[in-house]
Amino acid sequence: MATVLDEIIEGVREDMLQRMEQTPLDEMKKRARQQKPALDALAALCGASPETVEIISEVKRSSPSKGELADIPSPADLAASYEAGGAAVISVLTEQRRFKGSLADLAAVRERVNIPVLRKDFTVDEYQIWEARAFGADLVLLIVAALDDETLKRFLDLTHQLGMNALVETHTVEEIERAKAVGAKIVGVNVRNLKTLEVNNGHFGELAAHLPADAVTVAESGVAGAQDVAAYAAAGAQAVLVGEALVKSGEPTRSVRDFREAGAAARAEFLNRN
Ligand SMILES: O=C(O)c1ccccc1NCC(=O)[C@H](O)[C@H](O)COP(=O)(O)O
Repeated sequence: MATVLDEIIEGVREDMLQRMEQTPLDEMKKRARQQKPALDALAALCGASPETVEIISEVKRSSPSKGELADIPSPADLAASYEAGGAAVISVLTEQRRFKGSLADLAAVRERVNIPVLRKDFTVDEYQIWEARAFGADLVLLIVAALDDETLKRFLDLTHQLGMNALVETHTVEEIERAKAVGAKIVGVNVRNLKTLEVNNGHFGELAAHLPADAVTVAESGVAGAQDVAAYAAAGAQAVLVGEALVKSGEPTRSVRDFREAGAAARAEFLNRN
């Protein structure tokens, strides 16, 4: 039976084929090469000191699990308010059918902020990586569950060749091992199972010991408040990706600041213990 992830990917492929008709790969490559160099997302996520916990702050209008989340007339304004709160990276969902995102959102955010921007999408074709760069992304998402080993390695290499970084997303120990094998430098654990949509915040802590010591570790999803960021930091997360809680917060700048503070306090305790 097809999983939620399978269904999303089917739509992503259809939409991409339409865009490819309008802008063939060679033209997209040309546009990508005309962009300013990508910003260093790896450095941004490493933070100013080992004690910081960086917040990847997401522009997310809608989701398969929750439906409509927030009316976001200006993704650029929202991203600017995240940046003012100290966000390290802005994540922009560009998938249209389920998340109501777009490449126009990505370009608008890139124009406005001075920090790295993640194109958060379901990358299943090299074309999307060139496209991400052409629209100004500094970082792309590679979901291990959606890619075989050869493709994962090829996409990661292409991402690096284009001067970008990849957030390599895992959900199981086996996927973490696959991420390590291809040399991922930024490894996320999504506590949302993309096949069933079940969310279990404890999952990050269960998998943390398997994460590579030489990569930046990211806890993704499931944050409702600062206490969740603190719990991820206490389990070893160096960065936390937050969507829903930020788009629904009436005070996004303050929320990002609160999340960073809560994360830093817990990270200091984690570093003392380890
Ligand atoms: O958010 C969903 O319902 C979803 C469903 C299927 C595939 C991906 C999905 N979300 C993408 C993400 O990973 C999240 O947007 C991101 O980690 C932030 O999550 P949250 O803070 O829980 O909104």
